[in-house]
Amino acid sequence: MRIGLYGGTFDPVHLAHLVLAETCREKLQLDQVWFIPAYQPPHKPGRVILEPKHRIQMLKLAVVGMPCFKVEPVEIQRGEISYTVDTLRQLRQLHPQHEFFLLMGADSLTMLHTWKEPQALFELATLAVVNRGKEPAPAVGDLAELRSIVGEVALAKILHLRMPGMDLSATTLRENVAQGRSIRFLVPRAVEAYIEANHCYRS
Ligand SMILES: Nc1ncnc2c1ncn2[C@@H]1O[C@H](COP(=O)(O)OP(=O)(O)OP(=O)(O)O)[C@@H](O)[C@H]1O
Ligand SMILES: O=C(O)c1ccc[n+]([C@@H]2O[C@H](COP(=O)([O-])O)[C@@H](O)[C@H]2O)c1
Repeated sequence: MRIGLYGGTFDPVHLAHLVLAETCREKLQLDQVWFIPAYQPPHKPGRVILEPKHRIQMLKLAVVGMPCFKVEPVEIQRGEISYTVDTLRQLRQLHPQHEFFLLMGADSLTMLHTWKEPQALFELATLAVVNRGKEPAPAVGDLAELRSIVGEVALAKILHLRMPGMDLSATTLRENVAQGRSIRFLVPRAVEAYIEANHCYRS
């Protein structure tokens, strides 16, 4: 099967995450998209992150009715800093029959040179990058450091996809909840209800 691997903190999952996943599913003809919540995202040290059980539960609620969207808790189970290269190696070993696509927003691509073993990421999966907000694809200059590590040939293999630009981040959602503002229509209704019922993100 063709599988999209979509890692994130998902604190909480929001509609732009789902639109990104659906855009990739459709345009790359993926059989499944696996949402992989990070236990400890490498670039957010010291950030207070909601307990994994809540982030997983919200993801599960968000994908109800989409049988091709799954929640893959492999990074939560590892319980260490969630390096994507480790996850790709583990999933490739567990599922050698699948073809993997690593899905991410454009902001992640511009930071990829700072990730663990960027070169190996390109060997383990096909990268698919989607615009974040209305920004065009990252400019050539933005990827200079990545190019110097992985080379031009690897960069040329990146698939660039477009989704409707959504100016939405989990940070804004958490702030809205903390300040008593509405998040209606920014997350699935069931996720909003979960946040309310469990008093998540209250200041
Ligand atoms: N609005 C968006 N449009 C496109 N991609 C997005 C958007 N929000 C998040 N992503 C992508 O989803 C992935 C996971 O993002 P993450 O879970 O960190 O969400 P976030 O909204 O950026 O969170 P936070 O605000 O807490 O940093 C990243 O690859 C990121 O680029
Ligand atoms: O492997 C790395 O070095 C690495 C560095 C930064 C981020 N990531 C992954 O990228 C995904 C999105 O990260 P974030 O911080 O935007 O939620 C998430 O799955 C992280 O584990 C991975």
